[in-house]
Amino acid sequence: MTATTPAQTQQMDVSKHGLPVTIITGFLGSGKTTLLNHILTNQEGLKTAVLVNEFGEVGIDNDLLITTSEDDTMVELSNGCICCTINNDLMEAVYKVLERSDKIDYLVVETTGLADPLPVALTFLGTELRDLTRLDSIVTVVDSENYSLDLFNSQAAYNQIAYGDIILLNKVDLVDPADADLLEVKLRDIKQDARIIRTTQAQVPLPLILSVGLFESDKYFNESQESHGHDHNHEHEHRHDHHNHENCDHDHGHCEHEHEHDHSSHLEADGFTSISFEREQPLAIRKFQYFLDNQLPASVFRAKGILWFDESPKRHVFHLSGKRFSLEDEEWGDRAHKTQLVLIGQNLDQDKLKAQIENCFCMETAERGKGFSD
Ligand SMILES: Nc1nc2c(ncn2[C@@H]2O[C@H](COP(=O)(O)OP(=O)(O)OP(=O)(O)O)[C@@H](O)[C@H]2O)c(=O)[nH]1
Repeated sequence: MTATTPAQTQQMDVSKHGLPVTIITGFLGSGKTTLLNHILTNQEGLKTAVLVNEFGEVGIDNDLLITTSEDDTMVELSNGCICCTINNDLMEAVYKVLERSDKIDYLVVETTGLADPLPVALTFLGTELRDLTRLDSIVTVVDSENYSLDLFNSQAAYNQIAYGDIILLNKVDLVDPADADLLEVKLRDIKQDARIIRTTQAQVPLPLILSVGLFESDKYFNESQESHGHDHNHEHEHRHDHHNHENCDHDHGHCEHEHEHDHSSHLEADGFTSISFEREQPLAIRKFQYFLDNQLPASVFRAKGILWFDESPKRHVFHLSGKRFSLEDEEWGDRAHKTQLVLIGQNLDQDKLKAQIENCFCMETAERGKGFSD
């Protein structure tokens, strides 16, 4: 940047203090959006900007986030592939936040459940953002019921723990305290000095996780240089400043263009793919139920959706994490009726799953919205 614009003057004001940043990471369905909603509803006067990166083509988190006061919250979404694009997309999104005419007090970044937090942290540490922001901490949300590194077999899942300054052992309502104790021991094996806090619905007193100054950038940088070969060249290697997304194959949430860095820690190597649907068409409830009960393979680890059932007048928010699913209903209000669904899993038979879900859609009938009873 050569010339100084009014926006940059504003940006420099922020830079004096460095905008505090918390990164929320954690595996698929662990409770990151739940935590974000908790932060947004309890932030008490702080102007918090939120950046969300999603895996899958259909962005659903946007609809799942509570925005309490329009003026106080800024939510930016990006669903580029995380391994190569986050750096650039994220940087641009952070600059947008910094350039806002009204001052933002805090920035929270939610990574996708499949992201290795390292490149996200390095975006703040290894670029010019280093002078404009202050990485406060990395908060890792863990699903106590579903957590299993063996099951995930994912380097990203491991790194989420390894780089977590604070680990929220979430969903403790679903496990015995003794199992939570065992899990805590396993987590300490990976990250000895993490601050581990047990939560239900990510309800944690905010002073325990925000503005805690737990992030030690020197230690982090040294560790990352040694164990990942991501050294000072990282910024250079990951910059795709004029990256053209039209050339990307986002089918699997992943860019196909060439770049040099090591992919072994990223999602493609972990075999995760996603399937997304967005339709202005309803689902037939019984067909969808049949799909859930009889067809959905265990390899689908996570699903979420806003579902429109032909038989129901309500808008249904659907979540599946591991084997557990929930369906909550709410009013459509003035929102257009549509069905959005994302399934994420390892080594999915995409064609088969797509056909099975396809089969659940129906035409709107005269029975529309009459309820589920016969
Ligand atoms: N029983 C129980 N359910 C929870 C708890 N925290 C979150 N959930 C539910 O778990 C599901 C996933 O929560 P999210 O907050 O969307 O998880 P996430 O980490 O943002 O998910 P991704 O962005 O897809 O990775 C939702 O149905 C939540 O309501 C908890 O402490 N206990």
